[in-house]
Amino acid sequence: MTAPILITGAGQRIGLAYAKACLSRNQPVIATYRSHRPGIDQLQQAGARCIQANFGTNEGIDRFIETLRHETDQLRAIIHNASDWLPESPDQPPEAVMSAMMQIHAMAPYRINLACRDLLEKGDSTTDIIHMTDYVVERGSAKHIAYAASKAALTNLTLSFARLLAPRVKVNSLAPSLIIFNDDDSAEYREKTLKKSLMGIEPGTRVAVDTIQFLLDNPYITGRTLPLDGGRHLV
Ligand SMILES: NC(=O)C1=CN([C@@H]2O[C@H](COP(=O)(O)OP(=O)(O)OC[C@H]3O[C@@H](n4cnc5c(N)ncnc54)[C@H](OP(=O)(O)O)[C@@H]3O)[C@@H](O)[C@H]2O)C=CC1
Ligand SMILES: Nc1nc2c(c(=O)[nH]1)N=C([C@H](O)[C@@H](O)CO)CN2
Repeated sequence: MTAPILITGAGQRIGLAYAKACLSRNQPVIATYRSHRPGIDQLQQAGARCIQANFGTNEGIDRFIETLRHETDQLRAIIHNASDWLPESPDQPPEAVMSAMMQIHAMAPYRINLACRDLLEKGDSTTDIIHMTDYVVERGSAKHIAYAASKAALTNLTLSFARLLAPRVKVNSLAPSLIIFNDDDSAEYREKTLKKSLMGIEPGTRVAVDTIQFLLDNPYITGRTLPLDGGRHLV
């Protein structure tokens, strides 16, 4: 029996795309979702086990861990994909934005990795943790300061967990820039954003799906961040 891959925030977009790719090749999936979106119905119909979880509080994280451990005693991989892209805003006190960003991007992966280490170490084969970070870790962001700092924290967790869990578990980050726009992104924002990379395209979720799978299939990469940014660093 193949151990399942845990994908957090799999109700839409990149997480949903990777979950569907796994299921299409009979790789079992445990998907978490905060809001019940149509993608969750699609995953359930395709055989995924879906767990509703809000990682916004430590109680929510711990409730999820308890549920997960009743669902499985082994994991092939954990893909920490769940994320909120919160900008600084006059409507939110800065401390609330920083707290929310650190909670979802650092505290949740930290607590889940520590609590699920034995599930990853159960089998005979090497297993994986993937942290979805962001290109902005390299450059910062004037409009998403707390978001960028929290993704930098997640990037450092990659280094520490790679040290802690080797050689049984590989731990890597994937640092995208634009992968897929949001439906409410304006034409002006889209045009401006496309100019920020050398490739100048919105690649879509496939590039993230393929890169995640590349990391899982590679036995010799750990403690690394793979950029997925269309050459944005050279613009
Ligand atoms: N899309 C892109 O172009 C880029 C993406 N990335 C990173 O790649 C990853 C995937 O991106 P994308 O698919 O756009 O992600 P989304 O913005 O679609 O977020 C994925 C899911 O995370 C869930 N989530 C948010 N907060 C919480 C929480 N507190 N508890 C549980 N779940 C939560 C959301 O649930 P709900 O449906 O309820 O909102 C959402 O469905 C993210 O880590 C992102 O930061 C990095 C750079 C570019
Ligand atoms: N959780 C999310 N994080 C990010 C998103 C997103 O939609 N959800 N989008 C981006 C942008 O595409 C950015 O990379 C380019 O403007 C960044 N992070």
